[in-house]
Amino acid sequence: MPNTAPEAALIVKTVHVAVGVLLRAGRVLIARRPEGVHQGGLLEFPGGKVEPGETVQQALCREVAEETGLTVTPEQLQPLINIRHDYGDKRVLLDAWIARDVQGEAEGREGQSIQWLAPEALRDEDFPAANRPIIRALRLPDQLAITGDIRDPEAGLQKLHLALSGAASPPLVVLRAPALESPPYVALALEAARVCDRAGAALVVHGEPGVFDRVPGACGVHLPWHQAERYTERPVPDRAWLGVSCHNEPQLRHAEKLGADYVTLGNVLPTPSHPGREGLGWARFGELVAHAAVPVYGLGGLALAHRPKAQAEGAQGIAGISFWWS
Ligand SMILES: Nc1nc2c([nH]c(=O)n2[C@@H]2O[C@H](COP(=O)(O)OP(=O)(O)OP(=O)(O)O)[C@@H](O)[C@H]2O)c(=O)[nH]1
Repeated sequence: MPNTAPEAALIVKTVHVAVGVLLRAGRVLIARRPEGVHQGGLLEFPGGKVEPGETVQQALCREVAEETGLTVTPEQLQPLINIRHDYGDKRVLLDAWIARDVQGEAEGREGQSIQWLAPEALRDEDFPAANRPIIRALRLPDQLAITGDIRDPEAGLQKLHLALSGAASPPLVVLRAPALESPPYVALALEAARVCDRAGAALVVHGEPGVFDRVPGACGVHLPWHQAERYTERPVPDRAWLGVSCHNEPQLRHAEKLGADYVTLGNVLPTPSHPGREGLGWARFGELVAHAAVPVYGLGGLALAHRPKAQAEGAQGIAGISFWWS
């Protein structure tokens, strides 16, 4: 007997969509959705609905072959990000996976135009709205380097210079110096941005959002949770990376609401910097990441060797101090 209860009409099924971020020589494969379909005319990553009985990886390999003629195997795929999005007329779960070093020539087998584009060339407004975090995930590195707590700016700058010339030199650096008042912090950050730039790295300032405007060389701002919780909307312009420190599920939801471009989540494992705090553990970390519509860096108790594990749990990568700052 059909369910005629009024609430039945309100249950909208979410469409599970397998999405492929296919990379070759640093470029990503992008197609244009045909006119007349959902979100038609916009750009997209190859992919499509997961059919009954298929795993998401199988669905993705099938869709990629149908749409582009490329062969991608489930073993090549690594989870990138899951995004739940309500378009009003349709709810989707974009289950995005990344494949690096894809071989072969791609062709638009369904008549769609396709091209390999540099991640920096992707503009949010050319894609369906749900794709924003995928584009962020594609541009962000897999390591986020956080400086130790800098108290003496002169010594801190020297240490930064040294750390950046080390083997584990990371591309994105968060300048953490909570003990400094605002004017000395800004002076330090102006100089640190130059040091990073010379080393081919980019600097994210740490603290309250207003610091970003005072450090023209910075590419973003990272909000500690006690700052993030004071805001109800994105406190910095779109051109800035916005990062938020999160420790649990409600904080993740808040960071998403702010339009964070990435979050750190932890501590994942026990860490000497927070004695007595147990850590989320990999299983809980993975659950939280699976429901986060924002790239997540695992933080706390992690070494460089944990990066593959964090990524296998769907994280963007790892963040931390000890792996690059000694
Ligand atoms: N393939 C793909 N779909 C996306 C992206 N972003 C996004 O919001 N979607 C949405 O995900 C849904 C999946 O769409 P699809 O039409 O490609 O799936 P499909 O090939 O199985 O479709 P069909 O069998 O109905 O023709 C659409 O509602 C689409 O708007 C994206 O980057 N790639």
